[in-house]
Amino acid sequence: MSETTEGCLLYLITPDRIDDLDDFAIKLDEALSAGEVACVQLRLKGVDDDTIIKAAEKLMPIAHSHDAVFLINDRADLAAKVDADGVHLGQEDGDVPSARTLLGHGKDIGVTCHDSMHLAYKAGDEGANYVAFGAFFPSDTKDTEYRPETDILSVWDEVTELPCVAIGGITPENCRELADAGAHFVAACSSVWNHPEGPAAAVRAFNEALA
Ligand SMILES: Cc1ncc(COP(=O)(O)OP(=O)(O)O)c(N)n1
Ligand SMILES: Cc1nc(C(=O)O)sc1CCOP(=O)(O)O
Ligand SMILES: [Mg+2]
Repeated sequence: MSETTEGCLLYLITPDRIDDLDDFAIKLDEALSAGEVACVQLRLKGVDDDTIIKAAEKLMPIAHSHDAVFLINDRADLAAKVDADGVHLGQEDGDVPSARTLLGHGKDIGVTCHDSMHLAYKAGDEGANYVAFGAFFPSDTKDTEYRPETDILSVWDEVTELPCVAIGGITPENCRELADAGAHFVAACSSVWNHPEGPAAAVRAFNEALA
């Protein structure tokens, strides 16, 4: 996820359950057609590996057709299996060196760092391509334990060039403060897929807010 612009970019996270893959694929294509999206993370929960693989095979070409990076959440082995652009690892999802061995050096590995500079330094030292701080706001997608201060983004931006992602309850209305603080990407799930005017409208709204 190399940065090609100075601005903060939108990072989409899929719903953790997709009941109609064909219908969601259409929604994803519409969302990606509506504006600039740097990354799509496939974040299915409580499903078997074949379901994740099938979803990746359907959705990854759509992300690539819009020049968005396609990452798999949690599972470096499945990211390697489907030749995704990388993986996002939480603190319980395995270590960066093991994921790097599976994926190789051309792939992106992101790491959840909550509110911890220590975890972020550790992830960077181990070769992560980005770190994620959150949750900055209450999330409709998952219960969150940590609530970092916005200035962790500024401190991180001052001490390193490694990109950082902000996540957690992020909307077009609250994302600007995170971008101004130093977030390279803002990750969003429910504010996109549950937007009252649809995901494409959400992407437009994020792009306007981040311009
Ligand atoms: C960009 C980004 N940041 C954080 C997370 C959360 O990862 P994790 O802590 O492993 O929690 P789950 O997503 O697995 O519930 C993420 N997925 N993406
Ligand atoms: C997947 C995830 N991780 C978080 C963290 O704090 O690490 S918050 C979160 C949920 C993101 O979805 P929404 O944009 O709907 O809040
Ligand atoms: Mg995880």
